[in-house]
Amino acid sequence: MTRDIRIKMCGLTRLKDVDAAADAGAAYIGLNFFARSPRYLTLDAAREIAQAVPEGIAKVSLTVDADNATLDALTETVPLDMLQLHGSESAARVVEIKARYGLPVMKVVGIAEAADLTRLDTYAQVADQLLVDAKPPKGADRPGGNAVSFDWALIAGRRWSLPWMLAGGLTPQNVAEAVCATGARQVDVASGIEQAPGIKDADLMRAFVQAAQG
Ligand SMILES: O=C(O)c1ccccc1N[C@@H]1O[C@H](COP(=O)(O)O)[C@@H](O)[C@H]1O
Repeated sequence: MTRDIRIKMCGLTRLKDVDAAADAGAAYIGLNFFARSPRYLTLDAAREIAQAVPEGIAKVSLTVDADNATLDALTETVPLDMLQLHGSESAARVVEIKARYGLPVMKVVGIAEAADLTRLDTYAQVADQLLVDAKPPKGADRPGGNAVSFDWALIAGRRWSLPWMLAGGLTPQNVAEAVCATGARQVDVASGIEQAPGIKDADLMRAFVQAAQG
């Protein structure tokens, strides 16, 4: 029996990645606007990729503590279905962004230890989805996309009143175990489906979906 797991493939940088993600069965694709990422896209490149995404696959922007001017330009240029906030945006900022852009917001919380879990409850009050990711390692120059996992036992059996995704170091090799350990119904992956930073691999994308869905 297969598992009904929805998959977000994050950090697509080429038009052919869209076809590969759609063929593999992605439910969401992520467009990365964090300048220090190897997956960073200019607005024009992001618009071209977003316009190629088939109906039914949600297009998600990834930003880190973006100001209104940045988000204004982004939402005016790129057709989007959801905003992923991957920085230290406050709960009040989440509320403000939801109201200003009228798009669902997915707030990311980085987890390294049990004490980090309380932030999930805070954001569950205001966000439309939660993304439970690993905290970046010390010295990392980006807050995500570091191919690092956290201890999945920390959230085993935890449920929130809104949809949530598991992220952080997921690969075709470990995603089935991650899903079983956490009960996640949605997962997000960037590095684990790449042949090089920022370069997705169609075979890995297919293998990831097959492993996640069982
Ligand atoms: O992918 C990036 O480069 C990135 C940069 C800044 C913030 C977040 C980023 N990616 C997100 O991080 C998670 C985990 O990535 P990985 O699978 O461990 O590589 C991923 O869900 C992206 O949404």
